[in-house]
Amino acid sequence: MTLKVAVLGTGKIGEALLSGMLRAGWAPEDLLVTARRPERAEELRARHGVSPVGNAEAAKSADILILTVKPQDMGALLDELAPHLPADRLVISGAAGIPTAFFEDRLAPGTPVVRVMTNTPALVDEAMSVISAGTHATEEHLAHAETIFGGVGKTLRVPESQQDAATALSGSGPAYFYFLVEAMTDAGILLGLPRDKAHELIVQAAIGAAVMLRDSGEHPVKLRENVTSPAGTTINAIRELENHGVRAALIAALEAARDRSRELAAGA
Ligand SMILES: NC(=O)C1=CN([C@@H]2O[C@H](COP(=O)(O)OP(=O)(O)OC[C@H]3O[C@@H](n4cnc5c(N)ncnc54)[C@H](OP(=O)(O)O)[C@@H]3O)[C@@H](O)[C@H]2O)C=CC1
Ligand SMILES: O=C(O)[C@@H]1CCC=N1
Repeated sequence: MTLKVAVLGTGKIGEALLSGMLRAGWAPEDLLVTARRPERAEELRARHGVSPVGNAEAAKSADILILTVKPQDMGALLDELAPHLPADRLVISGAAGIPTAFFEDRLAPGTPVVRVMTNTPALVDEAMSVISAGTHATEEHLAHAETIFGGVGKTLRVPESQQDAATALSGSGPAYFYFLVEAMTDAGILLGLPRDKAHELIVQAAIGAAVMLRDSGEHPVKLRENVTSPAGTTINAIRELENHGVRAALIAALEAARDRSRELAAGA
């Protein structure tokens, strides 16, 4: 029997996942979406050929519900769903910070909950999705989450205690790389390059470095040493990065993201 999957709160992440499921071969008639605004619901129908429904309808008809509203909106969504949701449905949360216990406390006793932290490269099937089981989630439930999120990239199981750290690394991770590209493109401007050329050079350097990190099997230190010639150009840049505390700044930045993920649980 084909499972029906509903994406509830289909914004940026929900739509990325939806489009990935369609690319992976899910039939539009097996996918339901919900949105808060009617114009958004119509946009999703027009773009993807899926059926927008209300949250209560999704709770009644879907076997798997993927909740992709903002953490701050999750409590209200669960209040809406709880009266309609049988305990045998799998609930997958895509929200930052919110623990599986938050869902278990608000849904029918025994409801299986899986927590997933994905990221926006789901749009190009290069997501990293980090998956943890709640109290009642079985191997079969985790496998369902892996099938869905595996369609848009890699998946990794972690204990739920590591989810806030994973959110800081891979959930938010793409933003750090975009920030670096933006800053290095500005450096290109300072060095006299036209912006479009500076952008192209840095983006290709990023892609080349990313593929080597993934495929060469070499440690990042070795890859960096291979670029860093004695008395050459690269070591001058590395000295400046160290002088400006970039390594410490990155450690502090990711720690702050981890802390914010913890706070989101308290604010939900
Ligand atoms: N953006 C990212 O890179 C990542 C985000 N996440 C997590 O994914 C979740 C979504 O983030 P993102 O996609 O960026 O946010 P968006 O705001 O783009 O998406 C959330 C959507 O939920 C809708 N919504 C809110 N309440 C309801 C409701 N009761 N019923 C139906 N729809 C509702 C919103 O409607 P409206 O348009 O009216 O506001 C919005 O379209 C968050 O929990 C975030 O922590 C996880 C990993 C990465
Ligand atoms: O910034 C955020 O809260 C979300 C979660 C991870 C990435 N974006």
